[in-house]
Amino acid sequence: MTTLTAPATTAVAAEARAIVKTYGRGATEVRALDGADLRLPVGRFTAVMGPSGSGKSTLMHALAGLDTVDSGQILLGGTDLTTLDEEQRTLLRRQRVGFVFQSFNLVPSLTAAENIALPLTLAAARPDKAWLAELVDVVGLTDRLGHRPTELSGGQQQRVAVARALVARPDIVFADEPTGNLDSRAGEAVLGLLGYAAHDLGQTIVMVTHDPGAAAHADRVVFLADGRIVDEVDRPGTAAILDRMARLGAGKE
Ligand SMILES: Nc1ncnc2c1ncn2[C@@H]1O[C@H](COP(=O)(O)OP(=O)(O)OP(=O)(O)O)[C@@H](O)[C@H]1O
Repeated sequence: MTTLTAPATTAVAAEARAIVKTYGRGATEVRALDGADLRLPVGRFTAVMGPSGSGKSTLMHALAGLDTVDSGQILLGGTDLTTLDEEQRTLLRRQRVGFVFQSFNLVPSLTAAENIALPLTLAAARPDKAWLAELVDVVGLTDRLGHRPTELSGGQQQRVAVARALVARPDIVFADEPTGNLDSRAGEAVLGLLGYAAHDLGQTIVMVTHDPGAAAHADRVVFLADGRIVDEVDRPGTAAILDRMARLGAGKE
């Protein structure tokens, strides 16, 4: 059997242990996660792929503390999320998790600069000005800081969202189809930033994607099928990803 876990010496940012999540009851019950195990090492960029309905969103929501599970453990920076109530999970999420969504999810009335700083504003934390300036520079938005989201292209909006996700230096950043609404050039820029965040800033990144080309930017791709991690590959090319997806039956979709 292949080992699906990182070496024991690697620091782990988040971990799912045998998590089970069902929706509905009786005849309509769906087992979205069926004993999923996943370790996310610190400073790595992991992509999660799998056929539609395999449990990718459910797994990400569980790891991020957005949703509860029926059984198993979810560790985020050493804290077991399954022991926390909703309020405690919300607090932990605010302190330790960053999100990037397919639809950008910026606040329309705020400028790019205000959107980037929002996690700090919400936490009443004082911004580290040097860090803010570095982030703005990295995402290439120095001359767009006063613009509102409607005055920015999709690619620029998503770069604001990436900066916002990183600003509070969370334990982990979850990106849900971050390139799904972008053309390939803007998508490449966002993927480059996520890679930079992992490799140069030491940030842990998890990205759900349907796009093998996007997944090929990751250090590791894990494959879900029927609510479990069934395969993984390090630094794969697009062809290797397509091959593994085809083996999972995703090619039939
Ligand atoms: N709120 C819900 N109520 C009932 N069933 C749900 C709910 N959310 C998800 N499911 C079911 O759980 C399973 C896993 O769904 P999930 O959204 O995690 O899959 P996914 O791999 O992210 O799919 P996709 O790639 O299509 O977004 C699916 O069978 C789905 O229909």
